[in-house]
Amino acid sequence: MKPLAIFGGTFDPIHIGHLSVAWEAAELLDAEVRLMPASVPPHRLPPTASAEQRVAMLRAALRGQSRLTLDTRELDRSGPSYTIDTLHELRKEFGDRPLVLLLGADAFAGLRSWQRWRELFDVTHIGVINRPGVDTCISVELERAVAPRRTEDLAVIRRQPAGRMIELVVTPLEVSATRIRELLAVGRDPRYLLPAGLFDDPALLAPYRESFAH
Ligand SMILES: Nc1ncnc2c1ncn2[C@@H]1O[C@H](COP(=O)(O)OP(=O)(O)OP(=O)(O)O)[C@@H](O)[C@H]1O
Ligand SMILES: O=C(O)c1ccc[n+]([C@@H]2O[C@H](COP(=O)([O-])O)[C@@H](O)[C@H]2O)c1
Repeated sequence: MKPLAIFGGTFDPIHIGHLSVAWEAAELLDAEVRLMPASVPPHRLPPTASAEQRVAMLRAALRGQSRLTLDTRELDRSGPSYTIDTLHELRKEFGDRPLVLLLGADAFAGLRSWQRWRELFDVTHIGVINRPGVDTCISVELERAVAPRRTEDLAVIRRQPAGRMIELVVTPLEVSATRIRELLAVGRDPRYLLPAGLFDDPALLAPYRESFAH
């Protein structure tokens, strides 16, 4: 069955790294990929842009194609956006359809600090995407926990609803939202690190430029 892949993030702001890896993951898995902005991302400082501003940027970025879609369900919940709660909700909605949680290798490396992380495999597969320029070392404990779940076979992901881990090898792009925020904050214009749609309306990038203006 065609999997549904979920790519959660803060998206503060969405950048070409997110879009490119999500697109390649969609092709590799032959899946619909939903970008899912966290309302209150766990384990990090509050984002610079509000949830509404981040969603407006996502909408502008995704315009003109249909393979990558937007899912705003985490914005309807209060409190931290724990992924396990979201996945349980999706599992109820999608029955036995394979679900794949897409994580950059840096996010995967931190998995053991997530809320009820072991339970994730009850409801989803995990697709780990390579990412250059960040710490992607995984602990012995995490490797031990995921080793029996590893597969390189995409057919296994399509056959089972959940429970496996697959590494998805995509074109490496050393782009981060942190770097983009830094550039915008000092008045630079990182035009080709951001999707073109973000430049259509000057209000979209205003939250990051404000520190420059004051
Ligand atoms: N260039 C990239 N290549 C692969 N994965 C990425 C890339 N950028 C972000 N990701 C992944 O996208 C997901 C959401 O990331 P997030 O929105 O925090 O972006 P970020 O660029 O890491 O932001 P920040 O610099 O603010 O931490 C995470 O799983 C992260 O690992
Ligand atoms: O559920 C958790 O405990 C948890 C802890 C850290 C991160 N996450 C999710 O991981 C995704 C990427 O997070 P981030 O901080 O790299 O943007 C995003 O969807 C977060 O909600 C989830």
